[in-house]
Amino acid sequence: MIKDIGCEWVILGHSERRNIFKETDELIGEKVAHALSEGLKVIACIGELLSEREAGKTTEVVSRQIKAIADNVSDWSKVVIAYEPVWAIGTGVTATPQQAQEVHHQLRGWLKENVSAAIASSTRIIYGGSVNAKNCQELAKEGDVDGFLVGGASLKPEFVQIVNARLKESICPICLEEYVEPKVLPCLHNICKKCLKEMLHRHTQTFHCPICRAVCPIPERGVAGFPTNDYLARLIRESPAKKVIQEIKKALKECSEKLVIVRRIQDEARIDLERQGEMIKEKIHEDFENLVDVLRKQEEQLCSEVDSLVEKEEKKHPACFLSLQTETLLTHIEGRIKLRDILDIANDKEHFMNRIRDANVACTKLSHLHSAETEKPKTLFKFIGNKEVLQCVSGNMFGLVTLKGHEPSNTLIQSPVSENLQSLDVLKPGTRFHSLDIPQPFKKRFQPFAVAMNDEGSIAVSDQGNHSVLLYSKGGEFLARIGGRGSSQGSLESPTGVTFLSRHLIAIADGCLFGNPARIQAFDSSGRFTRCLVKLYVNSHWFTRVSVGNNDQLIVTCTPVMPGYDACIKVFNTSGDEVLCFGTGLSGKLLHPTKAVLHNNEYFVSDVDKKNNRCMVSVFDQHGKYLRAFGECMLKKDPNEHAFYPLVIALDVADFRVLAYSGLYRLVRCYFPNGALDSYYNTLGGVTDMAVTGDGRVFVVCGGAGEFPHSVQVIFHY
Ligand SMILES: O=C(CO)COP(=O)(O)O
Repeated sequence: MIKDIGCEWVILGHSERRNIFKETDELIGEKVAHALSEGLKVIACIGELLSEREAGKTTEVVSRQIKAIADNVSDWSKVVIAYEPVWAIGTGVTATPQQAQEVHHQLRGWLKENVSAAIASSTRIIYGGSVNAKNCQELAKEGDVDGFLVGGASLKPEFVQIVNARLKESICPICLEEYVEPKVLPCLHNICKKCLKEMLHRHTQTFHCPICRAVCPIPERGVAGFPTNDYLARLIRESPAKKVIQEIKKALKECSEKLVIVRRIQDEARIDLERQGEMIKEKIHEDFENLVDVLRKQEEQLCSEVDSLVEKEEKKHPACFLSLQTETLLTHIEGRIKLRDILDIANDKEHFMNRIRDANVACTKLSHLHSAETEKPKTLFKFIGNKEVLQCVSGNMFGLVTLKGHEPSNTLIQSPVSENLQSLDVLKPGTRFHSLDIPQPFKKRFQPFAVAMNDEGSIAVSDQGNHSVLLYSKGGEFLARIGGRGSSQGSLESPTGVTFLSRHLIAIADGCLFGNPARIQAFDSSGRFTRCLVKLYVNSHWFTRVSVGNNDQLIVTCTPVMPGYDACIKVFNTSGDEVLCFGTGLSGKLLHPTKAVLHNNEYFVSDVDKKNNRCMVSVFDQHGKYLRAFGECMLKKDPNEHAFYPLVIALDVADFRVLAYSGLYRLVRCYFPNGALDSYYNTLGGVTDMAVTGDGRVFVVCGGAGEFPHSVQVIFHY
């Protein structure tokens, strides 16, 4: 195997083999014989341990070792002896030149005595053991040190100096380069011809030897008059070290040439990689630009379709806004345009365009559905008794009401007035309804979903169209807009539920549009973001309405958005931990819960059973155990009727009543907590949330459909 890979020399008897692998003198002798018989040349190592040196046994040990080798050698031209004192190998400790010389001398003596004088003088005895650039010169000067076996230093650049150790005599003391035609001075020092010529240039008769300062006369023929040291010149020419150096230089040159090639290839590969990276980035950029264009165009188209739809229906039914179920419309459109699909979209614009077309078809279907649905409402206001109407606010119908048979004054509501309206004696022609003013920039897109009021009467309305919550004072004065579109902290993507916490904090639930998990954020009364209260880490549910429980706990209605999850009510503490989740058990399983409120440690949940066309209020205890249901009513009269009006509830804390709104009958029923009906009031259609002030005087209705779509109605003194 050694020969197969082109090796000519083997090192045998190295201290590690002797002392770690416990190879005996005999085994080493056998190995020497075998290597030589196979035509390999042998560097045979010998050397004593530190303990042996200290015990004065060096000569005895190395003599025994060399004998075991010599017994197996017939051709000494193929053997080199290496003296390697074990204590000096790889330790940094070197034998002094004298110590090395002493043992080398003894070994040469042993060979002379036991083999022959000729073999003793021709066999190279080399030294190994921490040879380096610093000690090589001195060691090389010793007469019996014929060379070195170098370990660690052979891996360093100083190796060249070790190789050159014997070459010192071949260096000109003036230019410090190898002699070129060395000239001998009368004092017997050598100087190369070139240097001598330069020196003589400055002198005429004599000059001083630059090494010993001896006065040297200048021959008549000048430099040519000094004899050339032919012996030294030949020594340099034929020096084996010089050959080694030349080989090393050649190998170094080849290496550096190869290195240049490798570097060039690496550079090219890097440039190519960077270029490819740039190209990919450009492509991504281009694709996204295109995609944004496509999305922009589709956004414009969808918006203008929605605008014209609204305008068309508005013309058809001037007073009674189109019952455009924006929530359903949004769900349809968003169901088709999911942001998480954006990469698919980028890859497959065709597919994306089809999805957009689907969304358009859905829009058209919805428009048909809504036009079929907008039959004239029979009742506008049908309040009983002496309940006082406080306010009525609508996007384009602020302020005034006109009654049948009376001429409008100022800007009037043109509505299909109920025959029963006269019974409401506070309503006079031209009665001004103080309104919650929807500020102009938000009017067009205003799309309320939920409403909340605090003890002081401040009103907060979640507005999905403007991605915000609008905040009003008790007197209806606009205070602040909270949020603004986005999924970063303090922004709102699709604000759904809203509720007031203690210390003037407002908690706003954000749905899970575009694949962002639902969250609830807190804002202060000036609309500044305070902190994130609740965050789902899995996009499992959409948070809809929220209310506040004991100790500022949040009661959140959760609609599943992922298969495998059920509708439920979750309760979170102020640290955002889920402390309760209920409504998923067999008994009292919630199907489409709309809102939950806590009263006297009981959770009241308005729920919709679409399959059986009914809605009801389900009651659970504080641990989420189902207790009872009440207030059951139909969802729609006719199963063919498309629209359904889910139930929503509110809590009148002052009077301990649960107020439940039924859209089908446009009724607000007031229940005792045990489920017994207290009283009821006719009101508007299309209510999606309501709230009662702390003092029980007013409740606010937030409509997305019905007689006054996209409006906030403060209806009556309760
Ligand atoms: O064992 C040696 C060479 O075989 C000597 O190694 P060092 O030169 O590293 O001491």
